[in-house]
Amino acid sequence: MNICKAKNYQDMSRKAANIISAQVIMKPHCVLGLATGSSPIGTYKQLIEWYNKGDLDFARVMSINLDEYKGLSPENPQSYRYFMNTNLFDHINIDKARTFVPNGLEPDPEKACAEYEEIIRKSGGIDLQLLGLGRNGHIGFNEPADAFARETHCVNLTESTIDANKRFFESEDDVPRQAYTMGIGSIMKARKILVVVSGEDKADALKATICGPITPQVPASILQLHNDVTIVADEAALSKMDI
Ligand SMILES: O=P(O)(O)OC[C@H]1O[C@](O)(CO)[C@@H](O)[C@@H]1O
Repeated sequence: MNICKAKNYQDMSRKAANIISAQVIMKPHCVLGLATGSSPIGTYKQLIEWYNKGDLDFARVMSINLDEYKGLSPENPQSYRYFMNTNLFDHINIDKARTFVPNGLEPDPEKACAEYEEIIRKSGGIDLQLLGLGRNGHIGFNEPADAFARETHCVNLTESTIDANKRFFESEDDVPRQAYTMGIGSIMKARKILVVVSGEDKADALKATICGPITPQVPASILQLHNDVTIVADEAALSKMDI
């Protein structure tokens, strides 16, 4: 694992955006695996800034997002499709028809997940997967569990994740209890993985991810087995480690 120490959230975001830019410049028709949550917002802002300066062209890029709340429509401001449109896609020249997020409105989990795996398979594989890290070590919505889930599946969100994400909803009761997420197997197939981590509340999860045993109780710990992972973390997130 390549650990890159950033001073703060802004520095982390710029470093991560540099890595994504390099990917897009080197392979203009690349497949980007994208993430939601507060961790990547600064990275997306930076990419938009460089796009506006004429440094980046997303016309041939395809994107595949990690996850979506089950039951939320693309127009729902809390949906991850809405998040991606407003935080990135609406501001760059990506072809929206080539941006994919699991279909939160598909009530049949088997159908929703099989369709999404087919999209990943047909894409030819994700070149660079961007990830945030949950406070409990989750990646995508792969929550701590007894076994690693391989493919896209439907999950019941844990109390910790519902608590962490309630800030985006009017009340905790409005947070959906289920989501569709790419599995650990789908994530691990990406050619390169980039993880952005900021803040002291992630320090324990980050330490367990990097130094702990590989266990489905800390889903991100599986990344130790991937051969091309870069973690860009700020000083606060690295505060429990000697790095
Ligand atoms: O970046 P945040 O908001 O701390 O969330 C961490 C992770 O949890 C999620 O919100 C759930 O998948 C991801 O989107 C994110 O990468």
